[in-house]
Amino acid sequence: MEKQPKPQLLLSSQLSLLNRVYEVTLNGVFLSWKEVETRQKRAVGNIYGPLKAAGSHYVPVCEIISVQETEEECPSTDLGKWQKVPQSPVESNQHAFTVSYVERIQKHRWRCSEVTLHCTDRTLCLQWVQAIREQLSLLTIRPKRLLVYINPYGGKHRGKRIYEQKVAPIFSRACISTDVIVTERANHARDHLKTEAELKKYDGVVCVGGDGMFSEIIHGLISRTQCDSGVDQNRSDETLIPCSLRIGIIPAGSTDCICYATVGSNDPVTSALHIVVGDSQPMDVCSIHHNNTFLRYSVSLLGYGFYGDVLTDSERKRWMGPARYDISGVKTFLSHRYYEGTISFLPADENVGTPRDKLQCRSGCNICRLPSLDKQVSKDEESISDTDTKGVWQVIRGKFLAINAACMSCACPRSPKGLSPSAHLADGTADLILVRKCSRFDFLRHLLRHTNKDDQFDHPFVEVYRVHQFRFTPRYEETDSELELREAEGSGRKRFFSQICREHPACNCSLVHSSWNCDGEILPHAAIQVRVHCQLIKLFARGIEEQSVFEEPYALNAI
Ligand SMILES: CCCCCCCCCCCCC/C=C/[C@@H](O)[C@H](COP(=O)(O)O)NC(=O)CCCCCCCCCCCCCCC
Ligand SMILES: Nc1ncnc2c1ncn2[C@@H]1O[C@H](COP(=O)(O)OP(=O)(O)O)[C@@H](O)[C@H]1O
Ligand SMILES: [Ca+2]
Repeated sequence: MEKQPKPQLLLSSQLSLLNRVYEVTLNGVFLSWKEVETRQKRAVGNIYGPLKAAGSHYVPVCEIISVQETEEECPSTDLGKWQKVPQSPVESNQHAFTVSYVERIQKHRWRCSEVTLHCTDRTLCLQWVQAIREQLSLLTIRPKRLLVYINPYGGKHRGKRIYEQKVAPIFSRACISTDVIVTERANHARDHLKTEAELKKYDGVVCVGGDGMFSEIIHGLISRTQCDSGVDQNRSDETLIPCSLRIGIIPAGSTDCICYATVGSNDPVTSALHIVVGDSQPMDVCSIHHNNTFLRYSVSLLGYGFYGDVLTDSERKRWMGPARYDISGVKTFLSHRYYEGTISFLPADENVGTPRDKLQCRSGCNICRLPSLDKQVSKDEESISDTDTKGVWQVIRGKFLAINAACMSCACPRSPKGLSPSAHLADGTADLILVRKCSRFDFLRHLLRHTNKDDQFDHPFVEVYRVHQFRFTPRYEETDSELELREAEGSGRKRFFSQICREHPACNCSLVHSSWNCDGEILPHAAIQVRVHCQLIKLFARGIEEQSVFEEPYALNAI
């Protein structure tokens, strides 16, 4: 193995911390401090936190949030209380600087930690502050100015409080300036982004809310980007232009699956810190069309049947907050409706992995980093030759309890591994999951597997495909030729029945249509065409970090 050159040493001094002397070093990669003592103690205690090796602490420069000269606390003479006083070079130990940095705690969560190092004189203290600030100024990927939208009614209505108490102090410590808009109605953020916002002023957009609020932000940003570039969103075969602004999500919604699946937790402080350090995670987006009309974009769940019905029912129970999904979930489960229709899809090449492999998308994922050759599908799908096995559309007809498309895992607190645990954030594909009509007991077994380690696809009534595009036509909208085909299969009487059911949706027979749940919004059409657009947007995230990053020190030989 080639030996990496050691990063250049920038500054090294003996400074004190909690009355002990430390050798403190700064190079272009790490800030480190190591106790200067003859008997070196092994670091004990919390295994998370700054990287520790035998009494040494290492903080990567890219995880330093800020550095500032510390105001020492001294007793005030007249009030007898402790007060903050400005630095004065009276006593050597009063010169100190504080470094705030990212500390990893359990379950992929990050915290803002601090270390205060005391110097013998002010010149040295300022030298340290300046040297660290210089290193931070080299991190040009960090945002300086953000546009923040808060949905005050998302989740448990705590968006505003979460932002003010947990997020704003972190942004101000990191010297990030913000323009904050508290939304006054649904689609306020979308419309503002689409037509009014002066996007050039910002390095990113932050949304405080749930998946529905995030959906508003991407609709605003993607539409604006296409409009500015003259791309017609109504054409399903258009190549869309990727958005340049990154999006941050501060979770304050009911499911928060986009945040959870890209960060590994739904914790506002963790998300704020990913924004501060300037992370960037590309993400696929599905476009949904009906004939030649653009309907919506989706990044998480696009679900017909079960999840569509859960959403439709839950909208009437919004006042319940996040619990509405569980109540509507049980109700929908008990109603056990199935829907008939035709799915056609364009499968992805297997070199992007399969939904049933165990290769999960993690930070720095190789599958997402190296785009596969078949990601850019032919514009004219009809021209795809039947002899080309990669480009052949497949058709499946049947009765389904659920048809789900997941552009990413859809991991969330309700289902920590998600609807499709091996789906990738940025590979240009979606996983299409078909749950055929089965007994209530079997469907329950399938649902339960979303909450444990068992494979939810390992059932004879579940099929899963990795796709670039798909189409769905509910049975009642099938063309005459499709119906004739079926009648020839021996179900002639049903055609008559389907027409009756259209007028009597309450009859609960299998021919009534469901709705699509598109990232928590109800779609007005059942017949849709879906296409995955590879890496159309970018998030302030890095994908879920491997557990080892949290539990073991980095390879310290790079230091
Ligand atoms: C028996 C327990 C079964 C638990 C099954 C849990 C599966 C959960 C998969 C969740 C995938 C979530 C995908 C994300 C969707 C979100 O974009 C979207 C919008 O989020 P927002 O409100 O934050 O804006 N959220 C949703 O559409 C919510 C979907 C939640 C579905 C919960 C279903 C609960 C089912 C319970 C069935 C219980 C049967 C019990 C029988 C005795
Ligand atoms: N000020 C507002 N008043 C009412 N609805 C809003 C407002 N701002 C956003 N919304 C809408 O609220 C819905 C739910 O928002 P979201 O933040 O996803 O919360 P939840 O996760 O609880 O569904 C979204 O459809 C969004 O468009
Ligand atoms: Ca994907």
